[in-house]
Amino acid sequence: MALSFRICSSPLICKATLSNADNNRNHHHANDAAFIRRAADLAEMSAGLTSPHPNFGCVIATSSGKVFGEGYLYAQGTKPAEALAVEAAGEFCRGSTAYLNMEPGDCHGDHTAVSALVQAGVERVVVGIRHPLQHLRGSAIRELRSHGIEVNVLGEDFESKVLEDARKSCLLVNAPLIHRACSRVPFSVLKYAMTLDGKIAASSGHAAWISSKLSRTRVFELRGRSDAVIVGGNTVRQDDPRLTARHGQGHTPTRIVMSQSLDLPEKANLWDASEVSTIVVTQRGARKSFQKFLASKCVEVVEFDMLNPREVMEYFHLRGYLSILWECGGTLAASAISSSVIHKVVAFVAPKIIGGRNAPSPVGELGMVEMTQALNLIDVCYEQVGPDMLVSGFLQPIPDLLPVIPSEDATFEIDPTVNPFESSIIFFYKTWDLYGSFSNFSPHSIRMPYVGENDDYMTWSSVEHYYQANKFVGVENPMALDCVEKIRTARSPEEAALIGRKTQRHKPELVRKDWEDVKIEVMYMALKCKFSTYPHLKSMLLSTAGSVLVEASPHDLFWGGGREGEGLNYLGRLLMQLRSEYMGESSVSAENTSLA
Ligand SMILES: NC(=O)C1=CN([C@@H]2O[C@H](COP(=O)(O)OP(=O)(O)OC[C@H]3O[C@@H](n4cnc5c(N)ncnc54)[C@H](OP(=O)(O)O)[C@@H]3O)[C@@H](O)[C@H]2O)C=CC1
Ligand SMILES: Nc1c(N[C@@H]2O[C@H](COP(=O)(O)O)[C@@H](O)[C@H]2O)[nH]c(=O)[nH]c1=O
Repeated sequence: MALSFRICSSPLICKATLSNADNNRNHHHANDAAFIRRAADLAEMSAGLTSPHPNFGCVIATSSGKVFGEGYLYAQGTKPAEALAVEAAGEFCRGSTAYLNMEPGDCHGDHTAVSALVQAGVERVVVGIRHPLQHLRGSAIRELRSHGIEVNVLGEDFESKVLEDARKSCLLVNAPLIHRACSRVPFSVLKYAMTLDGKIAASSGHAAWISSKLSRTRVFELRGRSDAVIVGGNTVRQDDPRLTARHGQGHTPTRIVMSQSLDLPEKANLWDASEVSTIVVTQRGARKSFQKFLASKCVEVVEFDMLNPREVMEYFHLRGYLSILWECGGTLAASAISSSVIHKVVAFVAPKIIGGRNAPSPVGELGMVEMTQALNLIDVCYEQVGPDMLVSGFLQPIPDLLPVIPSEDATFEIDPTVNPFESSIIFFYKTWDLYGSFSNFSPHSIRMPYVGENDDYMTWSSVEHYYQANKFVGVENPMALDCVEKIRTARSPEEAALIGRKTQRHKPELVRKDWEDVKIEVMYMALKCKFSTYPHLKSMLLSTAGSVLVEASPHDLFWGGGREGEGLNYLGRLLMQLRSEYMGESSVSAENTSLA
């Protein structure tokens, strides 16, 4: 635009040039937005089937609006959306644009999605949102760009109202995964059916059927998209529900019953676990005899010291559940809303009136006394379903994608009251941070021989001392040996790092030839030694289960996460690897104990 101003002599012509450019840009934005929304719709087609994988859709088109191919990920382990769309478009891919609702999550060395686009000759890729998981975020985009493909990410490379709406549809499709990445509880939807006078059952407790058959089919679909459906003990007593997805497709969610008393009937549809599993969560010590009875029916019972919705949701988050549908009555619904675990509400309103002073309503006591305290839903949608009205909206916004790794300056400015446990990414960097002991500079000495040698164990004041010294080990040069000793006796990890880095930069001939090949292994051995030597560090590492660990170094793009998540975060990765090894060991030893 600036260019057109400079080359124009007449202001009138300038105006015309500008508005043409604007028109052009708006036209492109409209096309981009429409195709991204289409990609999101395609992704939506397999919602529930791909879990815990995200939902991916891909459209291959020209920027002028001609579609050549489409695809979506059908289920975990099947062909990626991008590969399917490329197959459908065939030779028309060359020079085309690929629209993806989300950045591909090429991981574990699988680059099928990116390779398909690169090999097909796609010229431009428009991405709705980056991958929500920090360790995958940005890597496919970088990879595509490294092959000379133009990649535009909505909200980053260009913004407009129409593109923002398209981006929102991408956030919606993968809301459960985004929640998983940003919080410690699964994405929870509270669903209920009520009469026009706000009752979910008659005064007698009779509740079948308030909503129409068409609405109930929608409920089956909702169940099919959820990892679990949850009800309270009283709904089991009153309704004897089945909670299955009976629309003929999709997967069947686990059924969860929350009951403090375990005063539940012996005969109940939910105890038939032959096709769908049921988990009962209860207060520790509740009715042991009934727990035994449930176990005999293959119903799993999980006891909690404090049975409340937040504890229960955190537990299922750790078990890998991404999305939960709450189909309980008002008592548990109120408790769940108060605990801030409900993100979305889906209400079917039937044009019926039942009356009754004691007839239950969808949400029980929230302790609010003034209408100004009412919770306002956001992004509300209204839809007629047969005779009913479906009203849905969010109690909590879908979190925007993960916060970028704070820069060093920003780290100091971060609110000290922020509880890192609220986030599923744990950043560590400075040794005085909450998780500062994960840093290589933490003052935990280790006893290790040089890598590749089994004798001559010696004490290294920190992992950093050991790591830096290993750069020069085995090099037949007295200066290298001298450097190792200088690093080993350095008075602080900072000093050790300074000597190691300086020597590496100024005297590269002193660095062992295989350093690039062995440095990860060196670091891993040192970390393993450190966490095995100090049991409290091991416990701290295990306490982070379920969280992504990121070394928030803004400078080190290999060991750290970088300023904006562009770093490879190898230190965080190694710690997560170590953590999963320890977790494997503890589950094996738990199994052995229970077998014994
Ligand atoms: N129209 C609709 O959409 C629906 C209607 N209904 C109707 O609602 C009525 C039941 O409502 P309601 O009694 O509210 O049933 P709930 O499903 O809310 O069950 C409440 C029970 O949940 C258990 N519970 C466990 N932990 C907690 C906790 N922290 N906070 C609260 N409850 C907890 C307790 O079970 P325990 O007592 O076993 O310890 C409690 O009695 C029935 O008539 C049913 O037909 C129910 C669901 C949907
Ligand atoms: N009454 C009512 C609902 N009630 C919910 O559905 C459960 C019964 O599920 P199932 O046994 O699988 O058919 C019941 O326990 C309660 O959670 N849902 C609705 O969509 N509309 C209705 O009118």
